[in-house]
Amino acid sequence: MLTKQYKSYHNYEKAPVTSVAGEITTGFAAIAKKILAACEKEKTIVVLEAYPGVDRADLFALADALSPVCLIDADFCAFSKEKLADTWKEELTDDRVFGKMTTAKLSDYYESDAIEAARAQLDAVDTGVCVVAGTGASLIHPGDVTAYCDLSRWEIQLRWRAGGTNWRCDNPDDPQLTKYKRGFFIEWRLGDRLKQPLLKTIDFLIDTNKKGMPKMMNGDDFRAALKQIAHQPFRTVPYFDPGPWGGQWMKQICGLDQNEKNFAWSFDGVPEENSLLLKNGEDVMEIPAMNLVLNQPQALLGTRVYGRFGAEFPIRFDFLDTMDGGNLSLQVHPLTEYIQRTFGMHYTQDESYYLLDAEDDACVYLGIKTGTKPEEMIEALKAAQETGEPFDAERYVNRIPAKKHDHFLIPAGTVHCSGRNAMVLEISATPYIFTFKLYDWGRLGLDGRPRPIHIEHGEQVIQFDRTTDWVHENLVNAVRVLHEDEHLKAEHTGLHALEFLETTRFWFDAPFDLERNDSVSMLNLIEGEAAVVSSPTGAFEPFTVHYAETFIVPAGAGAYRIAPLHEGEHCAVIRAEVRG
Ligand SMILES: O=P(O)(O)OC[C@H]1O[C@](O)(CO)[C@@H](O)[C@@H]1O
Repeated sequence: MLTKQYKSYHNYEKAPVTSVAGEITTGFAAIAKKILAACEKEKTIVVLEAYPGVDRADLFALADALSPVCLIDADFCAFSKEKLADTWKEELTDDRVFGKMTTAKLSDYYESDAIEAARAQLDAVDTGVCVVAGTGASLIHPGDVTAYCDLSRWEIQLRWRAGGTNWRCDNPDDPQLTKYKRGFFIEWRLGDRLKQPLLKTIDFLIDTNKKGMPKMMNGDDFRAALKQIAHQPFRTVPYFDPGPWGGQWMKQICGLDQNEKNFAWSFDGVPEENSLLLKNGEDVMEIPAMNLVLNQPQALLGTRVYGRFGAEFPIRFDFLDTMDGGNLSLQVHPLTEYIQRTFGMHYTQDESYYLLDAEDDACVYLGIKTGTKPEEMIEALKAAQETGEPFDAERYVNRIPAKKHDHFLIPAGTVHCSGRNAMVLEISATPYIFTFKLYDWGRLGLDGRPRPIHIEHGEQVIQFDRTTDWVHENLVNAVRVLHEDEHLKAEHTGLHALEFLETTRFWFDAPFDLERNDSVSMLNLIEGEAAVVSSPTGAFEPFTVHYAETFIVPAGAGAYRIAPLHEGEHCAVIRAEVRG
């Protein structure tokens, strides 16, 4: 059977880079040489701090390249694997997906006598280079020279899939969900909390995303690069992943591996998970985009948004591709109170679906059908779960036809899912794993197991008063025209008043200017081949975006102008900001 061809410009950039001034050094030997050149004292302590998940072979190859007179493995000062597993029981829970967000810091999990012993070992050395390496190295000593060995979250996930383990854990065969839970609720939080102050002072930042091929930039250049990015438009590096309901659209439009059966998700605009590529000449290094959030929160987010969320990026753009695929699970997200009380999250997973493309039969399931009896629907869901018999979704949930450029708003508590044959640009609050699946259409996950269903959570948050008329009036194309002239139409498309994001769609065939609202802007070119984002005051270099690419304009970039790349081309962008 021939796969349908979708209209494509073949210009989606899968590996967007940002040019920066800092020199990039590649390979263990060259990196060691640079670090050693910074060791000015007769006795120098080099700290190689490592994000949880950095490959230990890489880390110690680097430590060895420094020919240390004394080498301390920081991981040995941490709690034993057994003690950690026991200590984290409450955060890890027995659930397949959900843990509880830790409020701890990494130093809570180190043995003070082991740290004292390590310090005594360092004190005993009179001359030469001593290296303290590993996660928590900077807890043992602040370092005369400090390098931070970093790793992106996507690479960590790929390593887990290939049999890698969590930090201080022997779990190569654990399901990916189990590894992810420990990463998401504990390791990444501890890692980021330790990293944030270090980013201000480290002498070097080392990218360890490619095993055996570390790359390094010196600390001042690295901080200058982050500052630069916080004042200009940029893109994060998207990643794409297959799924049980995945489709064929991204494969063509984003130029992905044609041999993959499907692609379901793409995170293109989730700084918490995506990376940045820094380029200097021919050299490129990868860093977690979270570094930018941690180091430049105010310039990136704006004072108002930073004041409200802290160093967290609250907006998420991602793709859900069901073109020639299947329905997403019928699902609901927790209300704010529920996510705070149950999972320790600050704010909840409010969502919206913007239809980038759709087949004639596309639909979105949204809200409860008027007249539904809550107990009856929950009983039917539970029965489907227990017996494997189908759940009659259309009896209880509104099935609403969906077409290109429709925008469906999904405040938490609203039962929903995209049906098949839709290409969704999800414009949502950042939390992304708090999905209570109610029904998964009787199919299995890619691992051959049924995916986790959480009716017992779902039934506590479903808003049964979001019925048919209310949904149509409030959640489907709630579009308000803000401005219209010959070359520009600006429309407010959402989100619902219960959600903290504001979305505006701009149709244009000539340049137009956007004022700022002290909020970071996240945008996507939803129509047209390409557009150019520029600064009316020349504050940054013009930046070209292509069809379907998500891009970020930091608050620090100031006012910006968007123009079609090809004069007169009919284009559109959708912009999300935090409501003022
Ligand atoms: O649970 P499914 O069927 O995979 O649905 C798609 C997923 O994508 C999200 O919209 C974003 O990650 C979640 O809400 C949801 O889990």
